[in-house]
Amino acid sequence: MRCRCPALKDLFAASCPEVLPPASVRTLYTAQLMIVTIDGVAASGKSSVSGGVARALGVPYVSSGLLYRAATLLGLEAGLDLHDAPALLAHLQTHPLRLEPLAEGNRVWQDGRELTDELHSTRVDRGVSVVAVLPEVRAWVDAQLRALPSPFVAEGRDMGTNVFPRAGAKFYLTASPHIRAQRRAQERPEDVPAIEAALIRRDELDRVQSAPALDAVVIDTGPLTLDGVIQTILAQLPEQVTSA
Ligand SMILES: Nc1ncnc2c1ncn2[C@@H]1O[C@H](COP(=O)(O)OP(=O)(O)OP(=O)(O)O)[C@@H](O)[C@H]1O
Ligand SMILES: Nc1ccn([C@H]2C[C@H](O)[C@@H](COP(=O)(O)O)O2)c(=O)n1
Repeated sequence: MRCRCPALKDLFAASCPEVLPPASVRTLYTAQLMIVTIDGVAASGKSSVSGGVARALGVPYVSSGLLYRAATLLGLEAGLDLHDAPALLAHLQTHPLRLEPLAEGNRVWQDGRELTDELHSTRVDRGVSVVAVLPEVRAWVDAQLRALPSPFVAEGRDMGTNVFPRAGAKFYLTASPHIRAQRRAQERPEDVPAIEAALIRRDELDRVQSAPALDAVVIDTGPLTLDGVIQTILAQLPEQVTSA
């Protein structure tokens, strides 16, 4: 197909000037342009910030980590070896999970049972990094995320790099392990040193899939309030996202 529309020509500058991609690929590209990705290290504020940005935009946010956590919980409950990808996948096929992406908080369901409140327990925290490195489980999560209708804000580790590489805006949140542990200690029974040690361990385990996209804006949330981070992101969103 010849490229006649200047706006589309700009949009596909990488694959134009002569030929536009087929319609189905074009639809996928434009759908991704209405997605904002917010990645970052553990407890850097991804879900709180994504929720705030999503509410300001009037769209849902999608917490990809919850799907890894739910897969882990089901594996633990079934007594499976968390390294055993075929067994985990088979279990997920027979016990399908549903992510409900709402601006006020994501929920995860397995049939009629809500799993959400059980997904941030210490045992799931300990097991999830094992499950999240399994390529088969990653492919399963990615397929669920890519099936969701945009616009939305997607948070996780590889939203901007792997799952939605053509997202309209990408951000990556960081903060020192100590600051993240102090924040987490407000909501967990463990003390700051124990949480900090666990966060450092998880940073290391998640390191490979948690690199920022080359075109992501990296924000050190250490000196910022939650609202400060949200406003920093909102101020940098391009028009195609804010008018979606
Ligand atoms: N800029 C900030 N200032 C103060 N507290 C914050 C800030 N950002 C996040 N928090 C608090 O830090 C804690 C962790 O935030 P949140 O759960 O959103 O992080 P996360 O990156 O989604 O975590 P996880 O990786 O475990 O899913 C929460 O208590 C949240 O309210
Ligand atoms: N896109 C993602 C999202 C999450 N993970 C991993 C990283 C953690 O080990 C785990 C839970 O994530 P959290 O709830 O802490 O954000 O899932 C990932 O690898 N890729």
